[in-house]
Amino acid sequence: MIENERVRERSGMYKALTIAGSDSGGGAGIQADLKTFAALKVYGTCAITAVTAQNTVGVEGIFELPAEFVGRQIDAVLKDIGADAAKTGMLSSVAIIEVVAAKVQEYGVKKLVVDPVMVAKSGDYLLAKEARRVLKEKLLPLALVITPNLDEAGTLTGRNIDSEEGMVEAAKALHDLGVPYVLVKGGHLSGAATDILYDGREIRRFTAPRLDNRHTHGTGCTLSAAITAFLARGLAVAEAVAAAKEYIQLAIGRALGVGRGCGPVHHLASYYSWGE
Ligand SMILES: Nc1ncnc2c1ncn2[C@@H]1O[C@H](COP(=O)(O)OP(=O)(O)O)[C@@H](O)[C@H]1O
Ligand SMILES: Cc1ncc(COP(=O)(O)OP(=O)(O)O)c(N)n1
Repeated sequence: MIENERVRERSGMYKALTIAGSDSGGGAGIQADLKTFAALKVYGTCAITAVTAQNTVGVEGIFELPAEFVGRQIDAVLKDIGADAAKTGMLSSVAIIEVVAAKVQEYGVKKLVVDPVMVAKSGDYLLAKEARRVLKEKLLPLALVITPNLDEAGTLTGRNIDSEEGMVEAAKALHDLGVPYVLVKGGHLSGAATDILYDGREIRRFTAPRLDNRHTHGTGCTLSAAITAFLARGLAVAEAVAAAKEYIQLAIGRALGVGRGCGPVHHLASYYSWGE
């Protein structure tokens, strides 16, 4: 990655870039990613793709940035600061996906986590329907890890996934597209919260007790940001997923109860309890 070794020698910091949308409610998107990077002691930078007017109840509006300007943000960050790892979240449109894919290739970003965000928990669309095919064809093959939830894995594979066996089948089908590591998240199944990682050889299960908590807004963004941070710190993929799973469990367990709807998790739970 660009000048990475030289930059680390100078600053001693691990760095991660998020390319995602802004959530005015602070629970998902860029805000979740930067809080997560900071909590995990990684210097975070960002390229904003779209600004949402959003809270814990839903998405009230989306203002998409020009694709060319998304590219300029990525240029500004990577030619100066660099990134040990990067992630994508809400990409919004075909044009933005194309710019992001081009920049990932131009700068040789190797540790790329793609969270194929399509629809918010509230049901609002965060990716144009016509962009799904482009995401699959142009960005997924550049990823080291992808982190679809059940619906996203279903859309990308044309299946209806409602069981762990279905998650395994989807993970294998997505690996066949050329993705080295596929993590299918099981947050929307009943029972334990089990995510499945497939690397082309073995299936690994990451399981945690399901927390009875409606405040799970931004869990997907937060998990993928934590994986990115641990990759930036040099962990191997399976270790990064295991560490990220512990992090999200704590963050959900200490969720803040902010707002009238589905509130954010506590990204800084390991540092302080709410109200202190
Ligand atoms: N109620 C819960 N208790 C414990 N873990 C959960 C819960 N809901 C989601 N998770 C975990 O949070 C992460 C995000 O999963 P998921 O909710 O499926 O993603 P998304 O937010 O993209 O829909 C996964 O590790 C999942 O297992
Ligand atoms: C700006 C923005 N990006 C992504 C999401 C979706 O986040 P996710 O972690 O999947 O959480 P939920 O929407 O499912 O709570 C978002 N809402 N906003």
